[in-house]
Amino acid sequence: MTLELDDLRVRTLGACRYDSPFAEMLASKRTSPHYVHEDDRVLVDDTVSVLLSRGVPIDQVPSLEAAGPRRKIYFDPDATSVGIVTCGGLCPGLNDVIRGIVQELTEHYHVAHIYGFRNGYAGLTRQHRDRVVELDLRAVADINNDGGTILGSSRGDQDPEEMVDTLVELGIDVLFVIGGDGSMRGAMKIVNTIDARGLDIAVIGVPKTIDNDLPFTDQSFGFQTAFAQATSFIASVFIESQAAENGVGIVKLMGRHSGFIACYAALSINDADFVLIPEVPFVLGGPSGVLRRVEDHVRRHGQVVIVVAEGAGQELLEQEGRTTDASGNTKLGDIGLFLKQKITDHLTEVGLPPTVRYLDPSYAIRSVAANAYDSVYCVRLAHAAVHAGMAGRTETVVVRWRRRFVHIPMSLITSHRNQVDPDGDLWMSVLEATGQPASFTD
Ligand SMILES: Nc1ncnc2c1ncn2[C@@H]1O[C@H](COP(=O)(O)OP(=O)(O)O)[C@@H](O)[C@H]1O
Ligand SMILES: O=P(O)(O)OC[C@H]1O[C@](O)(COP(=O)(O)O)[C@@H](O)[C@@H]1O
Ligand SMILES: [Mg+2]
Repeated sequence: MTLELDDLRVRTLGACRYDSPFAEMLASKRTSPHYVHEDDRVLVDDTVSVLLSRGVPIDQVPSLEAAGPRRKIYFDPDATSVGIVTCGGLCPGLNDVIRGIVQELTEHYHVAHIYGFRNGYAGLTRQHRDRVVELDLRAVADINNDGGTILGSSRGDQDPEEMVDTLVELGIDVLFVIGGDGSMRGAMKIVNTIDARGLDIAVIGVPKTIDNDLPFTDQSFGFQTAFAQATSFIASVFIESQAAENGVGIVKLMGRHSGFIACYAALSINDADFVLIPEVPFVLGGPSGVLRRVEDHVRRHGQVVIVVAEGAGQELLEQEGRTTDASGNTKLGDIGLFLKQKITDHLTEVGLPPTVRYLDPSYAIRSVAANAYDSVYCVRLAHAAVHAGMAGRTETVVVRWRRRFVHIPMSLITSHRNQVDPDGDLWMSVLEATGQPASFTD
């Protein structure tokens, strides 16, 4: 991707005039291997070859603004009101992010009001304005022990004019949007409306997706929890497949366009013989197709386990009548059930009538509470988001990139999708662990 330094600069509402509650603590800090000073920048690239290919001096290579507290801030905390909304599909850690934002704003910045909008962007519409809840320390005390989001979520388009009317009515200065690519597209429309009206409202995004398909972020929060949940389903079908004659275990995992959950879950338990993901097309028939490979495996080992991402092999399914959800996301065909049928038919035909165990854990992997690792990640993202908002950054998303917390312009997070690279290290590890061929072609 062609990236200029200017594409990576985030917007600021104006000069920071107020003292930050962190000013004293920051006074003694210097850039170190473990701390990036607020004036320093984090490199986008981390290989010599890519850096050299940029062909520009070191101070002009693509770099990102470091996240974290500033010595001076834009908003006067005493007079600042804040809104929080969670949108799109659930993801472990949503409550941790809400809690972290509320705690940081309350305990350190002492802002005037924190409002929570109910059920995603719908909660910002005129119709649902009365559902707004005020959030304080007590309201978020132990919400991190639960999955989901205390604010609720939703899909579906809302009118940005109406949503900005709500922000104005409540006197919101900073809106935190915790959501995925769709939410960030919605947030940019809110920003455009704010700009068109000449308002002084910051919009900060915290990227959310269990699919791990958002770019410029090492790994999205909740992803680790989600794939760890998925492993127990793979273990179940493995045990079932071992106990049956011609046992076939199939687990379908979420991953609309990216097979990260399938890859990580399969790698972590190492019981899968085949991993099928959207990024690596496959054919069913022919000597090198999936059916023949599965048959060979069953002949040799008496059983087989297949992990398939929901977005895999969509080109094999009937495309007609494809519909979209309320947010405009394409509804996928069921590759899991399709494979189950095709494998059953094929093995029966070749004289290996199978016992098939098919699991689609679906919501069971994303509705759980975050594990300890993700909780830490969430609270640190929440802190970074609060610092960015109070410093007047807007149209900005906080991410962790190459282990550093940084700011990126919102448009970049929707610029493309993070996908498993069929030529990359991760897919190589999957091929090594499963022993499956690099491709299933005719
Ligand atoms: N292009 C868009 N413009 C404005 N709002 C959008 C857009 N795409 C999605 N949204 C809104 O953002 C919210 C979340 O989007 P969705 O795609 O469901 O989840 P996610 O944010 O997890 O990708 C929904 O209310 C949806 O209508
Ligand atoms: O049934 P729902 O709620 O629409 O969600 C299904 C989709 O949500 C996801 O978990 C993530 O999607 P989002 O990141 O867009 O919320 C996908 O893997 C899955 O296809
Ligand atoms: Mg999405």
